[in-house]
Amino acid sequence: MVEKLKKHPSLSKKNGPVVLAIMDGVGYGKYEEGDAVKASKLPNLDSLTASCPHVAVKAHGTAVGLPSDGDMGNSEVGHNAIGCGRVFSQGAKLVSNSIATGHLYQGETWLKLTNNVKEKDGTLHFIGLLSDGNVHSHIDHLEHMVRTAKSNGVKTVRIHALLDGRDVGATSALDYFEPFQAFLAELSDESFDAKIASGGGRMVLTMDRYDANWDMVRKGWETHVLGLGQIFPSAVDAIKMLREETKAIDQDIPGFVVADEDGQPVGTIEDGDSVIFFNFRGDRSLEITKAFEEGDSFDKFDRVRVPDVEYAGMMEYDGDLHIPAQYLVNPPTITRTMSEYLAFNKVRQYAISETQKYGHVTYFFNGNKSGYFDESLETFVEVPSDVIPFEEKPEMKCKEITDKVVEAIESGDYDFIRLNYPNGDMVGHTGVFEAVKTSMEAMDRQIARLKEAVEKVGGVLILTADHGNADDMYEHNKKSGDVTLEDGHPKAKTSHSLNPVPCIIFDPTYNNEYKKELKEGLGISSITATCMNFLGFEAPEDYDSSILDY
Ligand SMILES: O=C(O)[C@@H](CO)OP(=O)(O)O
Ligand SMILES: [Mn+2]
Ligand SMILES: [Mn+2]
Repeated sequence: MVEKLKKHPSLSKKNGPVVLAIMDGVGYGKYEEGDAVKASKLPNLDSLTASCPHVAVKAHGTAVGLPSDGDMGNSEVGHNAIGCGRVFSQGAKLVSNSIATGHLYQGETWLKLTNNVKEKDGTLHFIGLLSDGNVHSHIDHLEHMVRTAKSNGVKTVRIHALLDGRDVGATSALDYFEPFQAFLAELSDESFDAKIASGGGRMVLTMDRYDANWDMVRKGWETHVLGLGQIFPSAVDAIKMLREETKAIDQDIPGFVVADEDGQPVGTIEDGDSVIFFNFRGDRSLEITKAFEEGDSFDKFDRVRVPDVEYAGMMEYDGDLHIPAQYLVNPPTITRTMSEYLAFNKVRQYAISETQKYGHVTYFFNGNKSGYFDESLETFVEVPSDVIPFEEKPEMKCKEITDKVVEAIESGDYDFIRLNYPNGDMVGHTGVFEAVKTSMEAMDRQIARLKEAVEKVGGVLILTADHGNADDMYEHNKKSGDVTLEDGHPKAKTSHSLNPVPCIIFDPTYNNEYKKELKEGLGISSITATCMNFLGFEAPEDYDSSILDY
């Protein structure tokens, strides 16, 4: 339960709204080479930085609830932290703990799913992202579950493995698939049979999010469940041949089905089977989960047949809608978020992004809950994203988002406006350096419009990010710091970075209410208290310190 917020002793609410702009994937680079933020012409961001209080804030590792400081940040943990003002142990850590303590295997869901296949002589399927990226999943979790399934008496296991290349090296799939395939072969014997049955790139099938492109989920269903698609003798063969054929990087490798000598798929999903979707992060798990769980009302694509299976997710993916019905590990209990406090205190809120990041400023921001706290006070706006490779239109929808934000600022209807610019991140993930520059420059032009609108009404603009990405576009040797070369060119890096991110405060009616020097050494969870202060409130006592020194 939330309570009434105390009035701030020295800051009072301004005439205009507090506008929080999250520049997704825009950090302060560590290396000059490959820093597409630095390489871009960003006159507006530069002039704000030169004239306004600003500080670097941490956005990775333990500062956002990840297991170690070697873990890069991501949108889920970043928006959770900014939305709730505190740091919780996140999915990656909770699943590892649950496996280490054995809780996962003692829970009702694991027992039900494994007993189901034992009783019905069915197959236990695992679907998910095969890497150690630790953003959506971790290969160690899968390996441990497969081993345990064997020791629990499960006879047949099939893996439907998606190639990552977005949270790990862009073309690193075989580093995971080869040893994993060997591990399954070694574990298999007269009483146990485990194989990879299907797969494909994570941006091609199964892992769509926010209803952006259900066709990806249809492809996933056809590949994993129905066993339809191009067939190969093994997943490793499929990856090698499809790479040759398409020249695609891992995340874009087409779907494939593994078949036996007779051309029969080795692992379609049938009545009496059990299915575990082993990703712990929810955004890209919700759609495929709905395809498995929903009855006849499902209308996103023709499933052809819906096997009667026991289905479970690694975690509960949506805490409002309670999806999935069965899951293996309890999610972090993120309560008393800023939105809940603000709604309770009658603060009018507006949240906007384009489809690809829409759930980031609503669902992730509100602790993985998709609903409103008080619909009469909250407005959520989604600008439809294009369904094309983002390097083809790197400006994405930053202009359209800004059009709406400017309208919202000028309307006087909102006290707190939050938005996400996807550019640095979505284009950053493509690895195309020049496109990232175009993308950053397009976003910079919109920042000028935000600034102007905020100035006109006497509001405050806080510019920050959830984690880095565009600031680190080349692979570097971890020890020497040298750029990694491939065919004589820098090897593109497609994943997030470990870098800190900016927090810039544009406060055109500043009147010495706080020191111009912002507090150093804090993380993005401190943005929350900062926003509350600008709204005239003291943050709740257990929220992380504000960046303002007053
Ligand atoms: O695209 C995604 O799913 C992740 C990377 O795995 O990026 P972000 O956390 O920025 O959403
Ligand atoms: Mn992000
Ligand atoms: Mn990203």
